Amino acid sequence: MADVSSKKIVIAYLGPQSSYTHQATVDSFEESKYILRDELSIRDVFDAVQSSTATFGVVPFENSSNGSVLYTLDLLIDREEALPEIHICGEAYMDVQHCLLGYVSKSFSSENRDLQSSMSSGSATPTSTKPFPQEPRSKPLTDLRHIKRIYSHPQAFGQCEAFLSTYLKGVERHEVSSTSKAATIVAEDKEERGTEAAISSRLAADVHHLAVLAKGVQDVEDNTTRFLIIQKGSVNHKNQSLLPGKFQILNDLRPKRKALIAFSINHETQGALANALLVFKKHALNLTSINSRPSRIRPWHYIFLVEVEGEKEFEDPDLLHLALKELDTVTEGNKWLGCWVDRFGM
Ligand SMILES: O=C(O)C(=O)Cc1ccccc1
Repeated sequence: MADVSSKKIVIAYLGPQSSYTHQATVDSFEESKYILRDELSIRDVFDAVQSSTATFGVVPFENSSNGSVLYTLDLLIDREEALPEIHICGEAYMDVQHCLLGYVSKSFSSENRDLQSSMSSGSATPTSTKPFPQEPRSKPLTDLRHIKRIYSHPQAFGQCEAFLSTYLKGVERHEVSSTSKAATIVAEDKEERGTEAAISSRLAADVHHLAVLAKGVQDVEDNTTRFLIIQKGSVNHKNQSLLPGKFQILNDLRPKRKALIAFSINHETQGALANALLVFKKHALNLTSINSRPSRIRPWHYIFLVEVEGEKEFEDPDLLHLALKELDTVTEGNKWLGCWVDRFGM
């Protein structure tokens, strides 16, 4: 449990307010006990934690239908060594139902509500690369022909492909730092008023006084995003006691733990990647995902990020230490990025 002094504890999150990350932060940290502070970018959240202007940070990490958030992976890898003390100390899952937000077309009246059916056949156009495109799950609630530009976070665009390619095919897309930033831009851009739209949350529609032009526009019904909580220093750091009880790894009775480790290998050594992965097997650390990012030192050379699950292995620092020592012998370099309580399904 966070104590009374935790009133001063600052949690930095990817904002502005009403982003999905904000909602995950509110679900994780009671607003009466913590100061929740919005940041403009994922980088700003990491910087705030590294510079100790915030004790914890919350960032999007992975989506069940669209995969990893590359910005977050790159910041965790920290090629420039500007964020050396950042460690993951928790995770939170959130169901994400996207909406298309904007303004109802002035020409859309009760007489022409049937327009929607003529706007589109309601099915995505087959192409040679995608002969059987996915059908959109929902229909627009209003005419969308006035929309000339759509704003959102790249992750959200990736999660709404079927709807966008069916009902807003060819409309200019602008990637911005978050879904709530997208809603802010649409709400503020008076010049373009009416012709811009954002993929954002239902909450953002209320906060920014925008109309919901379509609901549930993501490709799959079960669309979950995983967020990471980051701190400065590793798991034994005093900060742990400042986390809400459900994230405290040392107190939590649930057996399952997760960890993330980054490593690089010598690409010229045959079997180098397989040898690195074998270390996890040998130490009973179940590999659950592997991501790779370009090293940016040599083209076609990569840094790998593996996520592992375990139980008793995480309670015995000697066992972990042994595994990491062995990893040293088969990798060019590796970095322990933290371990945390598995909160899937909680
Ligand atoms: O938090 C947000 O609003 C973001 O823009 C990141 C994001 C994007 C899509 C799904 C979940 C989080």
